[in-house]
Amino acid sequence: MALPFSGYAPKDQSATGLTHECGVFGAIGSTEWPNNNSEIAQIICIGLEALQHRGQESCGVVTSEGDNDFHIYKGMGLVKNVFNRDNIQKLKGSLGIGHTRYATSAASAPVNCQPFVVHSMHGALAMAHNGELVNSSSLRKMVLDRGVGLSTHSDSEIITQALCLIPPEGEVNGPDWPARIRHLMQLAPLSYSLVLMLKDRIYAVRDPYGNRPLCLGKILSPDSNQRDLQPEGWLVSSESCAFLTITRYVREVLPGEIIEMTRQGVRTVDIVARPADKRLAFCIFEYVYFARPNSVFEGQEVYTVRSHCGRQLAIEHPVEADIVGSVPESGNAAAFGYSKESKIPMGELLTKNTYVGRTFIQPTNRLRQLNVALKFSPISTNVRNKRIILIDDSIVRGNTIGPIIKLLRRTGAKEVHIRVASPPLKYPCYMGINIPTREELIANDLDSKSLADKVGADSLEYLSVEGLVKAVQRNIAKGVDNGHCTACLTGEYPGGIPEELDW
Ligand SMILES: O=P(O)(O)OC[C@H]1O[C@H](OP(=O)(O)OP(=O)(O)O)[C@H](O)[C@@H]1O
Ligand SMILES: NC(=O)CC[C@H](N)C(=O)O
Ligand code: SF4
Ligand SMILES: [Mg+2]
Repeated sequence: MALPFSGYAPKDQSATGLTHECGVFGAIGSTEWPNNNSEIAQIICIGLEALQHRGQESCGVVTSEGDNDFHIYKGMGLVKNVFNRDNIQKLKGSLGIGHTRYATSAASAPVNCQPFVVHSMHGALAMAHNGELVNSSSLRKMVLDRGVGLSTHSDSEIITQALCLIPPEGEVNGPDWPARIRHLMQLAPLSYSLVLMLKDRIYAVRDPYGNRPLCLGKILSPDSNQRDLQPEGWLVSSESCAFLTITRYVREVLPGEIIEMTRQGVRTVDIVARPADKRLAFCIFEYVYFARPNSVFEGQEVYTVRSHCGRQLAIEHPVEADIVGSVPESGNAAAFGYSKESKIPMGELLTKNTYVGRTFIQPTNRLRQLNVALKFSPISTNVRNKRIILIDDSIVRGNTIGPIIKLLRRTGAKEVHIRVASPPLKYPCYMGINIPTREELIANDLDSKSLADKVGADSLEYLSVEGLVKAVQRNIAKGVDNGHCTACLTGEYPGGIPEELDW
């Protein structure tokens, strides 16, 4: 099966984990208009920093003062490196949108930085996208067939161009943006969470499968403690962790929902249905690994779900030991749950050096180990002479766990039992996550027993798919429609088998 637009960058053999998706953020003020200061841009930059874990390759902000002369600033790198007082001050306006990117389609290069801005016959349009279009090749062809030129290989640019198309039912009194968005949603089933900005409004859109997250927030007056006061503005964000102090979580954008945000407030314009035979497919890996632990999806905090995964893991795979610990950071909550359920005390086994990011050293085995040793240091008080249960949220290529076990053994661990708070990853994702090829996924090569032998663990066990789904669904209110994508674990793709979807 050919992957669209893959292979731009050489494979990073020293990589660990799943590479993240993107973060989108939008803000609109409801007080003074036009507002020619840069407070909205500052709120967006703070929001993007809180979403930085979702993408670190590039970022950008586009603002509007209520007209079609958008202010745009984008660049490669982290939010704190791209934005400074000078360039933020130029981003004046009463509304704006922002993006932080991890590339899935098209290279990680300045030309593909988002938000994308196009000038349609009805004014400027800015767009930021989290996700990946499963049928981007046929959509690209459709757009090109209409005589439109594209300037990048990005699937997100196709979205902006498709929005410039007049919908099939035509337009009578100027542009009908909701109809254009509906048309796009019919053309592109998944996956996307979008923020679109016109001169005086923002649209927040989530695909009908609800594959990628998106939620609404509001801006409160900093001087007021009264929560029911009229908000000073509205926000939209990939995750609720981006709402801080003067901003507050309101609710999730529903699967298929189109929300219009104006100076007057927010309203649902439409909810586009998915095909009757298809289930909701919110990405289960948001719970396992991607999202910040304090984010809220489907009415539950991610931390709680992760700790239930740990509890379930203890039920499915108990083992006698002296101490339970985690591979920081995203294994922490599951270790807490495992410890609670097993009644084996929890302790810090490894401390993580926060300043070590991705390293670009040669990926030989020796250097990979050095890399892990630089990232994690064992705490010998908790490790020496102990029978250890070490919890990680996921094993992807298997680059992390082996060198960590060696470190623990060298520090005097008596036994090391690995427990993984998600099932074996076996299939690629085509919905906005860069999962390595099947060959690179260690679970396709080795079962848990062989992997334990290879990495030098006394035992190694994964959470079952049923156990993960149970942990995710246990606190979702009864009667609330929900459904989760588990395609990378089961090979069951929410929109159908890949070939049907033009993959
Ligand atoms: O099997 P591998 O390919 O080595 O990848 C698995 C590891 O990668 C991720 O951690 P990462 O260090 O990326 O981030 P974290 O700090 O959020 O846990 C994940 O939590 C695992 O620990
Ligand atoms: N990770 C993402 O959500 C990426 C969005 C889009 N597909 C891009 O590559 O820019
Ligand atoms: S395939 Fe896996 S990573 Fe991709 S959307 Fe589905 S659950 Fe998420
Ligand atoms: Mg980790």
